[in-house]
Amino acid sequence: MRFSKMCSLGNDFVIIDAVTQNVHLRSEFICRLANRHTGIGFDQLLLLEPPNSPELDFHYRIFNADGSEVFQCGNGARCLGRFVHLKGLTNKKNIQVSTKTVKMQIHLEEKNQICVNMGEPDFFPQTIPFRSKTIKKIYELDVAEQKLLCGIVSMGNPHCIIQVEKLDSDQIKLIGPLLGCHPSFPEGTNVGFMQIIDRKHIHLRVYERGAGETQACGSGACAAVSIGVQQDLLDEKVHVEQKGGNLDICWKGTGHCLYMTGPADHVYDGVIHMSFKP
Ligand SMILES: N[C@@H](CCC[C@H](N)C(=O)O)C(=O)O
Repeated sequence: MRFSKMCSLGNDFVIIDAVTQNVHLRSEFICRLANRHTGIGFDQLLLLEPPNSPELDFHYRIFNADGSEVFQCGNGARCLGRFVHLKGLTNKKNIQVSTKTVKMQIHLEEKNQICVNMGEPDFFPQTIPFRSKTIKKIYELDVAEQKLLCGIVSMGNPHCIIQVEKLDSDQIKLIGPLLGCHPSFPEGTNVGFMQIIDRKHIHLRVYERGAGETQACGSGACAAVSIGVQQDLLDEKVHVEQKGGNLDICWKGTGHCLYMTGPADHVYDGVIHMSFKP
């Protein structure tokens, strides 16, 4: 089975083409492949599939390093856009893709930049999913004997955003996993720690569901900016700095789609032998 290793701002992926290959992957197998010592190593595995409706070019499935299947991956969408071109699966510069929960338009720009229309952020508790009877801009959650103020949003996957004075590794290591499996989130959540530098510039670290802290998270950057705009802390165009590099996010507010722009890189191609038992 052929695969490509790709990365976007240090968030790394294995992409497998299930359009031209016959592929069946079990969750335990994905988890083993994700092992950085005895497998290939990646934060997410993306499975490219044929479109399930005529207006789309491709469908894709997303698996976290722990083998769990999820339904949004922003950095992955940009890598997917680069991948389908590299492999000659399309020559379109505007590519329409879907996951189980979202449709996205991927636009290949100049100089390795890729812009993705991520759709509109969704703050409704039921769609996130988040256990709350009312919709609020700020929720208070009890974690590690602290009351944390959080913004909560779905970008097709759940995100909980905490605004912090400074990014503190100890706090991220403690709060990330606890909030990630807080009982208010029946499907778990990604946890973003956002330091606002000014209205156009934030620093962000994300403790991802199913993968731990990553070098960068695309949907996390979109989520943080949408929460910042919703709370009138940020302007509509925001530069997001993460450990692995930078993204530009643009969201004009309710009724508008959110756009994410950044790079996507091909690292190498390989073959997984089906006898592989790590
Ligand atoms: N790194 C991704 C998000 C991947 C999925 C996430 N861990 C989840 O479980 O929802 C991105 O760039 O968006």
